[in-house]
Amino acid sequence: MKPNQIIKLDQVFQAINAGIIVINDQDLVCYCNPVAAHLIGLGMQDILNKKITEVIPNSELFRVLQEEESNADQLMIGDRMVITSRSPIDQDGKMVGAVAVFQDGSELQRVLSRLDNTQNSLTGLENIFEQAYDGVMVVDSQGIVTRITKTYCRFLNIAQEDAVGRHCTEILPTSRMHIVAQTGHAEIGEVMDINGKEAMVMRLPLRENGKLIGAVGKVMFRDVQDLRTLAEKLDVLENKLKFYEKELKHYQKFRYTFSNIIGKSQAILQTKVLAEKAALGKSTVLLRGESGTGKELFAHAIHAASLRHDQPFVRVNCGAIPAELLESELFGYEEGAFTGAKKGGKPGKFELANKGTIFLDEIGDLPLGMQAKVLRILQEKEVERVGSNRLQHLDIRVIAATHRDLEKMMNVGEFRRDLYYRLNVFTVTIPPLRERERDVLLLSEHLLDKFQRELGSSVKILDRRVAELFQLYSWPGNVRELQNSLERAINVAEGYVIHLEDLPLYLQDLEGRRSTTSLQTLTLEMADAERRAIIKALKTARGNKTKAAEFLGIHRTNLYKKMEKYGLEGEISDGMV
Ligand SMILES: Nc1ncnc2c1ncn2[C@@H]1O[C@H](COP(=O)(O)OP(=O)(O)OP(=O)(O)O)[C@@H](O)[C@H]1O
Repeated sequence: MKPNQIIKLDQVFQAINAGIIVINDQDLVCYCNPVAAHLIGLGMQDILNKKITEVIPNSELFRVLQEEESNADQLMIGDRMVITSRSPIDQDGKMVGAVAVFQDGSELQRVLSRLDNTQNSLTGLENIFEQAYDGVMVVDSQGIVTRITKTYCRFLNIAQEDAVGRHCTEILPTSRMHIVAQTGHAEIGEVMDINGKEAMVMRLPLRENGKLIGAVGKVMFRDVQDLRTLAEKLDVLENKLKFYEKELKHYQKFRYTFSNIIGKSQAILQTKVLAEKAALGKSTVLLRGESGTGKELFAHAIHAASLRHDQPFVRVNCGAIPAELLESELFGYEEGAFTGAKKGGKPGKFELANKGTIFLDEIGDLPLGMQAKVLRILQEKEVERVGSNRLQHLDIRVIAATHRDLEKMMNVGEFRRDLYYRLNVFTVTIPPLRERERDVLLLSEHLLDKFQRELGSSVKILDRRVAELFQLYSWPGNVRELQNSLERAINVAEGYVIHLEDLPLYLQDLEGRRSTTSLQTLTLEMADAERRAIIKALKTARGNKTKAAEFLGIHRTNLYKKMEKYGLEGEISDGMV
């Protein structure tokens, strides 16, 4: 070899993108190009004239020299994988050295590992495809089956190897997979006949880079009956849900309207007119009146006649909830707010009443601490659940009620002045029953009817003495007391009529005392006589009041007054008189 020729060859070796290393017959490196030095990771001075095993400890190059045979291999140099090809150098039949050409294999290694991953995913997908509980079939754009699950094959009664490669209609005449593969229009939830059974299927077109390449079909329900059963179950659940929703609405809805408030006395009629006015406005309403006068009834009726009537009506009995629970009942709480807090938290009554009406019954029983919190909500119109820092805006109307003397409570510091003024905007005071004398019999009649419907009682009317006693009694417990007395009486009464003996003992005693008090007896006897005379006159005059007044020798307006007093208006033929 001429020197200038060596230089040229060396230039080639320098330029080549592969490592080249040459050893002589002493195993010493006599040539190494820059790529090889870079892959080995040493400088030229540490490579040239060094034993090859010092440079690359696991080199096999000297073996090629000994065995005089070429080979190719993968080799680790440091942490790098290289692919090497080794050959002995023969000069005139004598081995003078060996050359190794090697290339960085890490890129190749990365490609191989990606291939490996792809292979694994493919195997995984194939397994999933095979394990699919329902039948799945894939066709190409011509409708030729390329894949089909074993389950589907069993369902179609065909061997998997017989199915693949055939046109879908050959294995299932009703198949439309080839059509979907052509049109590209998915068909979902179609019922098809598969071997005499109705199954529900879906067929989806397959696209690659926007081009249709086939279709995949899946049996959703092998038997439409399965679907029907499922639909029936869903139906039952939906009905249940509707029922509970209705119940909830009913619970949150008003139960009474103004027409449920019985009474024709001036006092109650005026109160109703005032309450109807309150209903049409937006202001807070404060219902006052003795216990049992019908405050709750009025609260329902006001909500029912208001613009919010189709929104919730939520009642809170401020006196019945233990103080320690009041806060979470009124404002709700977040999950984990305290030990025992329900999962998911719980909305408070204010939140439940949003957009509707909240009825704060027995507001006078609200503890002082809570009064401040309730006041804040009424002022800010925002509520924050216990354990939360999120404020919720509220749009609520407030109706409050109490039988207590709030002014007196305020003066002794039991009721907050600011809350009092916030509530006392539109006050409706419900008169006690003793001021509605003529309503007692009307209410009794109404309540007896109600009991007859609810309890199936046969009792219908009051004995004359009972009716008299009812009209004269002061009813400190108001309508509730009347209601309770009648309920007790119908349980005791044996026939159609309620007698004195059927009344609670305290009322019987009262009647006993009344009969022995001569002055009272005289008044009552006179009233009784007057009442009877009026009834007789009205009957004789066949209801004509002018004539009846003439018979009695009194003025017509006087007759009206007396009829109102004895509750005879419109009830002259009623069993009660
Ligand atoms: N005018 C009325 N017509 C028909 N029923 C009435 C009337 N007033 C009261 N009632 C009945 O009397 C009972 C007591 O009424 P309600 O509970 O509304 O009274 P309240 O004033 O809210 O009592 P409390 O202050 O003790 O809570 C209820 O069963 C109610 O339906």
